Amino acid sequence: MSSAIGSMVDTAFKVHELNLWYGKNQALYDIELEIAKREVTAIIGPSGCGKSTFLKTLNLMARRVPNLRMTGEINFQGKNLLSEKTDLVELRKEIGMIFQKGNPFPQSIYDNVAFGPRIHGLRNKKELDTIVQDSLTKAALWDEVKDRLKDSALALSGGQMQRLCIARAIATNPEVILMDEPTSALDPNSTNRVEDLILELKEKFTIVIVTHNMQQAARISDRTAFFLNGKVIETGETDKIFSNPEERATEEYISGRFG
Ligand SMILES: Nc1ncnc2c1ncn2[C@@H]1O[C@H](COP(=O)(O)OP(=O)(O)OP(=O)(O)O)[C@@H](O)[C@H]1O
Repeated sequence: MSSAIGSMVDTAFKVHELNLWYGKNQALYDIELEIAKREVTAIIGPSGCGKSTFLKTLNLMARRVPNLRMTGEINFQGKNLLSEKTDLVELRKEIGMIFQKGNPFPQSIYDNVAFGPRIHGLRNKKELDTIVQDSLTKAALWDEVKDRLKDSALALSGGQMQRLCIARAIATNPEVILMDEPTSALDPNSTNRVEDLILELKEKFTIVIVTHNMQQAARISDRTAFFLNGKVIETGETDKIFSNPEERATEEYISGRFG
């Protein structure tokens, strides 16, 4: 199987022979994967197959877990993140992350979005105002919150919180946004809004999304990687994976026969 997902133009990540252990338990095996820039890549597979673990390797968040060990290469912006000393603050500026539940800080809407730029030293109020407005606009939230930017972010609805977290992630103008089941806690209406947003965001950002929702993967992703038992079983253009997969396990999973 080729590591390239279909005909790849420009890659954001090249992952090579990535293995990962939690203590003695191996969770990822010889992962070979290229992730295209400015596209949406969906990571699918049954519960426990290593999707979230893989996603968390891409921004080295996995390193926080005690007794975790990784070998191999994750090449990003010309560096192997696993072998070179990586400045995590800088890396997080380039790679934003969205989780299952919107998790805003207990601060105002404004301060949530301004958080990243401030960490990177921006103090100019006018510039911060512009970034906050721009990020909230790109996250399709500005109109709903523009009159209450000083209110607590915790007063927002679940769907609004998730869009706020997206605004917070894009405020540092990252290259990549990682999303771990970003709509699984949302109602259908909020899910649609976030999906529409993802399709808009891919014009500017590389998006990698873990999803259990196969219809979602089919609707919004350009490419899909199917994981099973810690291995990449098949990768390819989403249309092909969903209409004519090469591997039997992929076909069985997407047709709902397990998982
Ligand atoms: N912090 C951890 N410590 C030890 N083992 C872990 C840890 N996190 C995950 N694992 C194990 O690694 C394997 C992969 O888990 P992971 O959460 O990556 O799977 P997943 O495909 O994202 O699952 P789900 O769809 O249920 O979220 C599982 O066997 C899990 O028990």
